[in-house]
Amino acid sequence: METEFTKYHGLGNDFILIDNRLSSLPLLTPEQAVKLCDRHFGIGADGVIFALPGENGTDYTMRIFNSDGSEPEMCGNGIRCLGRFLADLEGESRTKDSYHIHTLAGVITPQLMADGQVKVDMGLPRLLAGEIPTTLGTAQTKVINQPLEVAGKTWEVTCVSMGNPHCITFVEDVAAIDLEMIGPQFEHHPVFPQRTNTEFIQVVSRDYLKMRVWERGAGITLACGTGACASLVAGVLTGKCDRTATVELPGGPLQIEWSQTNQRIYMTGPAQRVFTGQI
Ligand SMILES: N[C@@H](CCC[C@H](N)C(=O)O)C(=O)O
Repeated sequence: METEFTKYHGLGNDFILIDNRLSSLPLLTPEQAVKLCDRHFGIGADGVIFALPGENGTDYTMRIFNSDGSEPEMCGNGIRCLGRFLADLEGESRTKDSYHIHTLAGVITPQLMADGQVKVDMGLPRLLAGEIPTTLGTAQTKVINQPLEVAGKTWEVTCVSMGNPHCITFVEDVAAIDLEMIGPQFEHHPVFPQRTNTEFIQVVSRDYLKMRVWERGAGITLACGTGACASLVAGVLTGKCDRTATVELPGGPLQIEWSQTNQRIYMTGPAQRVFTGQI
C-alpha cells in the first residue's frame, strides 16, 4: 500500500503528517510510526500526526504517535503544523481561518494568522496532582516547588498538565544541564505513572524564558509547544514571570499568554511545510 505524507516542523519539532480524513482509524500502526521516525533508516521525525474526521461536532480529529510509538494526548507544535496541513489540503475550497480539533486533551483551536503564524487556543492548564498525573502530593493538591530526588540531586519541581504531563524545573543556566543523562530519569521516575515531559527553564526576565526539553517518548527535541505553555504557567505559579512571555527554545521563540480573563492558554508560533513524499 502506498501512503502520501507531508513533512512539517514547528521550530524544528518535526512531524510526518498523514491525510487520514477518509477513515477514523490511523492509516499507520505505532510500530510503523517508530520506523518512519527513525532519522537514519526512515524519514526522520519526532512524531507522526494523523488528520482524521472530526468527532463530537469538531472539524477534525488529531491523533499523534511519538517517535517511540506511544500516543500522547496533545502536541502544541504538532497542532500548529496540523492547522497549516489542513489549510494546504483544503486549498482553494478553504472557508475557515481556524479549526476546532478533537484531541485526547479536549477541543483545541489553531487559528491561521495573516502573517503566516498559527495562534492556538490551548485550553485550560490542569494543576492538580491527580490530573497530571503524579504522586508528588495528594490527588487534589497542586505540585508547586516540590522537592524531587533525581540522579542523586534534589530538584524543585512544578507540575502542570496541558492534557499531557509536564515537570518543570527552574535553573540558573539551561546550557549547563546534561539533558541526555538526566532527561530519561525524570521521564521514568516512579512519581509519574504515565511518564512525563521535562522542561528546564532559565528566567532571563519576567517576560523572557529560555527552555530546554526532554520529551516523553521522543527525547531531546528542538521545541515543545505544550512544554512552553506549561512552563509559563509554572513561572506564574512560582512568581517568576508575567502571564505573557516569550519562551525561547533551541529551535526558536514561541509567544505564550495565560489569559487573566478566561484562564485559557494561547500559543503563537510558526508551522512550516518541508516536503512531501510517498511511503
Ligand atoms: N512536542 C510536543 C509534545 C509531543 C507529545 C509529548 N512527547 C508527550 O508524550 O506528551 C509539543 O509541541 O507539545
